[in-house]
Amino acid sequence: MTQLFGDDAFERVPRVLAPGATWVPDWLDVEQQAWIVRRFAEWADGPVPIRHPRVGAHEMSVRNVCLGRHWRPGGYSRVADDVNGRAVLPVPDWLVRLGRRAIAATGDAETAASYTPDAVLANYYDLDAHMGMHQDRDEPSGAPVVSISIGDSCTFRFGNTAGRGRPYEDIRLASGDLFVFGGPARLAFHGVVRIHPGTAPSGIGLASGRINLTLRSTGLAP
Ligand SMILES: O=C(O)CCC(=O)C(=O)O
Ligand SMILES: [Fe+2]
Repeated sequence: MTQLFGDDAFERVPRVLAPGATWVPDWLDVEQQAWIVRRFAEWADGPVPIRHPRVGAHEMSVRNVCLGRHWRPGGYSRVADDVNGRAVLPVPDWLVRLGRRAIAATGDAETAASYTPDAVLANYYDLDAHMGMHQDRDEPSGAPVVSISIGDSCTFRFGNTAGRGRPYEDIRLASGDLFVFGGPARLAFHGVVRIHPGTAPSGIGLASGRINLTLRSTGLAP
């Protein structure tokens, strides 16, 4: 519930949480969010359908579908040999442009100009899903990761580069928010603690749950 003088009114302004880690609330408008919801539904259909990635015998609670390169915990592959052996859809030009605009929004015009994500991980969290503290370290390049949130808000935990524990900060990532981790924050541990039901804005076409896109410029050979 939004209150006139609630904490949200003061917290939802662009902020650098740590050098290299920038949060830009309300970066995308409702129309742009609705566009992403519709595209996500297409991606989820395949050629490599959305699935719960597995870590050994453990199935992650989040559902994931990829663009550009297929990802599974531990690395990328050209084809989804853990699903159906097919290649994923390419990264569309509009997402490359969005990635550049995202980096530019953090004030780094030089990195923005050449930023070319070659992998996008598109995640769907139902109300019970979460993601444990981890580093995004399957990409040899040091290029920033661009994260876009759509739908129900979540408690996002942003930690440090040394380990899963404290110090960390919990922030509320809401629909349309941008988060970028690059530079000294590129290997910071982070995770999604919980999803907050019923918090998505109306008009985006997502009744329940949360979509998160992470754009990555992997530095892997084409
Ligand atoms: O859902 C999020 O906000 C973070 C997702 C994430 O950390 C990942 O896909 O590696
Ligand atoms: Fe991550």
